[in-house]
Amino acid sequence: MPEIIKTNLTNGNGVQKQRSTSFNEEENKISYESLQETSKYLTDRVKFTPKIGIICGSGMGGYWKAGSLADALEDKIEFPYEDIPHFPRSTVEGHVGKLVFGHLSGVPIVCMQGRFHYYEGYPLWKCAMPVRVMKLIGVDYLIATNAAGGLNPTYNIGDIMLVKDHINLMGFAGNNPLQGPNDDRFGIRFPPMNQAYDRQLMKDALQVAKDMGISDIVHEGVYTCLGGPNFETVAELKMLKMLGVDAVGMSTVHEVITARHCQMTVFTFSLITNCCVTDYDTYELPNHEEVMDVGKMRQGILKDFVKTVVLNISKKYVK
Ligand SMILES: O=P(O)(O)O[C@@H]1C[C@H](O)[C@@H](CO)O1
Ligand SMILES: Nc1nc2[nH]cnc2c(=O)[nH]1
Repeated sequence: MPEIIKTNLTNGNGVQKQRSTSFNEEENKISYESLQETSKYLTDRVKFTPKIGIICGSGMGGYWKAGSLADALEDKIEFPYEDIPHFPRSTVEGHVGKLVFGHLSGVPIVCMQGRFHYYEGYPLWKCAMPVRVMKLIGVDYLIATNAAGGLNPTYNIGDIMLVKDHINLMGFAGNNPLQGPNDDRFGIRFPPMNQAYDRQLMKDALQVAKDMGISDIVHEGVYTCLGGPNFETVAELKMLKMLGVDAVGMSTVHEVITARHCQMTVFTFSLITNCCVTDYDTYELPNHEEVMDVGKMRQGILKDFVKTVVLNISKKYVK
């Protein structure tokens, strides 16, 4: 039996939260059958089947407030993560910790208000396990959003970067959510990743941006995820820039890998919440408060953008 330890955690505001972690998380990997239990718990309580799942990035999960995306959700059914069997807990400020089912512009969706990060102490497979739960519920299209630092010098704070590709740096170091025995019921042992981000959904989203008159703030770029929780050094950022990275964050890549493993179609965007500092004479310090403030500032645009992308997917692709 793995040893269970109690960990005291802070949520970024100095608030203590307590979480139980298994000493050997890998041995404790959640089985297909356990995830079926999770999915059954949810489908027993929700009378519609969402085909589209959304993951809200830092500061973007404030979708529950007036004028927000969650505000636009109808027939909402909310599940705090602590009530869902086998689900991890959110410990980060700006990640509410609820799975919300509802209708967006009449389209049934499920939305994660709060995701799980490696730096919270969860292994990558656990950070990404809600994606598999979504798949078992019936979700075929994943919209993953995140907050990220802009490395591309043409990006400004508040811009939106449609993710056209990623560099799995943690994977380079041998850390991958698909590590361990493969369960063929989810997907194949060696999934390809060259079509990770659906080209057609990106083209459609660019058209949505054009129709909204926001093309000037929307880009296509390459995202990478680092383990965090610290932001990057100048030397690290210079290296990432040389590698061709346009925006850097602490999430999403493992979710996308897990989603593609189980044949979900993926659309992802980053909200650029800060411009990465790549010289030693700039004294600005990136911080989580700014990340959340920019999420709040862009809440209205993101709501309209996501609503239209969802409607488009539903009309054009969902069977
Ligand atoms: O959950 P995301 O990737 O949107 O959150 C980013 C990365 C860190 O969790 C946090 C840093 O402010 O924002
Ligand atoms: N790693 C990383 N994650 C972020 N999330 C928001 N901004 C940043 C950033 O500058 N670096």
